[in-house]
Amino acid sequence: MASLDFMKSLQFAAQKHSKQRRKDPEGTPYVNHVINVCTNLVEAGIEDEAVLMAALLHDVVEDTDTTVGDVEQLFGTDVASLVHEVTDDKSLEKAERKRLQIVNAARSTRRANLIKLADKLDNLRDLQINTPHGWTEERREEYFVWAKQVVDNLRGTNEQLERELDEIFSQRNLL
Ligand SMILES: Nc1nc2c(ncn2[C@@H]2O[C@H](COP(=O)(O)OP(=O)(O)O)[C@@H](OP(=O)(O)OP(=O)(O)O)[C@H]2O)c(=O)[nH]1
Ligand SMILES: [Mn+2]
Repeated sequence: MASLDFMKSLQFAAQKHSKQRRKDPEGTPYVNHVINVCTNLVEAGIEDEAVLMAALLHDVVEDTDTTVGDVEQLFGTDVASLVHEVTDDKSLEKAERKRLQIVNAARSTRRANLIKLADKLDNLRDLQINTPHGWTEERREEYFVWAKQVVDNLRGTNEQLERELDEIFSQRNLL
């Protein structure tokens, strides 16, 4: 059964992302993405509740007014440090952020890496179907190539997630 802590993290993510939409043509509510990331982890057999809660909260610091301190107060240090690990520093240039994701993939904790794999899996599944609003075909192609570099540094984390990602990469002739 879902715990109250788990439901509170879903409720918090839904509130914080309530005015945000994905960049797909339908403008899917942003919260659908974080639910998909969490579902990817459950499907891969992950039962670690802090990891599942951090998956639901993985974009609240990066993309809303929430701080890591807020997450810590509400959900504790374990969840907050996982969210911190999967949060890009938005004060950096985009190219630097992209480079750091590749570098940091190799040195973050296994639990944070699970969330990173599940996040990439959802974004790539989406990119297989849609070109996000405002993206060129080239930018879409580049995302697959960059995501493969990130995922290559996350290998050995979870067989099922990596297998599903590899199916996508092989369809794109990147394997
Ligand atoms: N595929 C896809 N992505 C969308 C969509 N709407 C929003 N995004 C978000 O866009 C980000 C990927 O686009 P980028 O060009 O790398 O980043 P940007 O948003 O900062 O410009 C992802 O952020 P992220 O979750 O932080 O992931 P990542 O950048 O760490 O991979 C993804 O969640 C959509 O409809 N499809
Ligand atoms: Mn995400």
